[in-house]
Amino acid sequence: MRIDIVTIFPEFFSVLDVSLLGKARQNGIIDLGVHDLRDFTHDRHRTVDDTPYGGGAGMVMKPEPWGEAFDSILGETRPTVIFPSPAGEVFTQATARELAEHPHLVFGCGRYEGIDQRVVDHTASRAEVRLVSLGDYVLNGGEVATMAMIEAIGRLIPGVVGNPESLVEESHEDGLLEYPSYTKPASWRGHDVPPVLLSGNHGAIAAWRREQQIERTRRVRPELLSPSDFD
Ligand SMILES: Nc1cc(-c2ccc3cc[nH]c3c2)n[nH]1
Repeated sequence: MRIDIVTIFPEFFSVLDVSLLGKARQNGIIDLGVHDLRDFTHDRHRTVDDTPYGGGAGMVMKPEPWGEAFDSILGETRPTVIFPSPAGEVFTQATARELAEHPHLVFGCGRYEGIDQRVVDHTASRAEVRLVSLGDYVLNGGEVATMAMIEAIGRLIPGVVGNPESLVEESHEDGLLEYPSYTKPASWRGHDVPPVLLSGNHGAIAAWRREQQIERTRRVRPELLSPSDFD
């Protein structure tokens, strides 16, 4: 997979040089390009924003630098361009699974009050454009959302996570929250590991874990439950 990021804070993504995603890049599983939007300006101050038409507080990101940045990235392919936005579809594990199948993702990180709408409209003529929200809260820009999405998507790409089995029993992977986990010691400060987990009875352990998932989901995120969860 190829991932490109356009941002005015390229240094924000230096963390992608380390950890699992850093290794995936070294192994050639993920090819990453981080682009400074200011490199596509031509004035002395490398200006990327201006006052909003119609008035109002704050500044809006100018369309010209974005157009030139995408000119240099989009090329002949038709990638998926993702603009993090509070007005977008909510990013879920299903979104991550879907986007992990796309060969080329481009993230456009807005700042200020956002990006001139014409950038979204024009880009839609040469790419699949998705506005994606990380959740119902307001960030100062798209970088944090982009980092979260890249991590959620990247870990689903074959070869990135060492043991693919560890991807299966996680919160949201099967639509439910994950069961509680325990490791040694069997007793710690008066708290004992549930005996079923020490029983060696794999059928009983699987049943207990499923019940824990359902109980935890019912308590914390009841809207995630469906009738089939009780089959
Ligand atoms: N889920 C979510 C996304 C955002 C977001 C995304 C881009 C920009 C650009 C300026 N402010 C922004 C906020 N806030 N919350």
